[in-house]
Amino acid sequence: MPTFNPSHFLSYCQSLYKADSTYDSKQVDRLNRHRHVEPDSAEFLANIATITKPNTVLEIGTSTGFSTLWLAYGLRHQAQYDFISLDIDKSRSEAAHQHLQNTGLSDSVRLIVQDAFIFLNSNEDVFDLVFLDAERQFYIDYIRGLHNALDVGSVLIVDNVISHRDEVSEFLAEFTNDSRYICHTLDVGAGLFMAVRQEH
Ligand SMILES: C[S@@+](CC[C@H](N)C(=O)[O-])C[C@H]1O[C@@H](n2cnc3c(N)ncnc32)[C@H](O)[C@@H]1O
Repeated sequence: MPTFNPSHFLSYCQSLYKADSTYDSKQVDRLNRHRHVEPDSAEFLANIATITKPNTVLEIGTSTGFSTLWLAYGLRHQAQYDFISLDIDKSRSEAAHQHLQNTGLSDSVRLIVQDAFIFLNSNEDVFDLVFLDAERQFYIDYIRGLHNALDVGSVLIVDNVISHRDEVSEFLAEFTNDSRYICHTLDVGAGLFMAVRQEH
């Protein structure tokens, strides 16, 4: 397995994004696309991970691992952490594993193939950083599980909140109208929502 090398990582991610964007452009069915976060958002996630030094990280929606790679990149100087990335699709999770291996980051992440709803409803852990990037129509079902997975200082980031504002407005209101959180929408990539838990 290759060891991590920053310049190899950066060129690998560039090539992966390009190849998967070309693949996506040929898919008629949206669900067959890999739908990576925008490169700007990926870098932002890495920066948040580096700044906040989370001990526990949950990503919902691995796809083939573009955002996973960048979260792992942002975490790489930390001695200890637990990073779980979930996807319902086994073949995508396997592709993500390959990309993590190719960049020397496969030990940084636990890839789990599971429905996010099932995971969240049986989860008893608190995560310092949660990144949500799956099927927006189901986000509303995740609310209880997400509140339980967050505590004071935890950060929730959600992608596509400007590009698909109408699809996530009801879900986001559950956080913006909850006085335990301070929330912002950031004009980064397709729009990132950030909720920081301030009260138990
Ligand atoms: C937009 S893509 C994620 C892109 C990824 N974050 C990236 O930047 O590379 C959404 C992913 O969510 C996964 N997904 C959809 N519904 C899910 C569910 N109920 N539980 C877990 N994963 C799910 C899909 O299989 C898909 O790979």
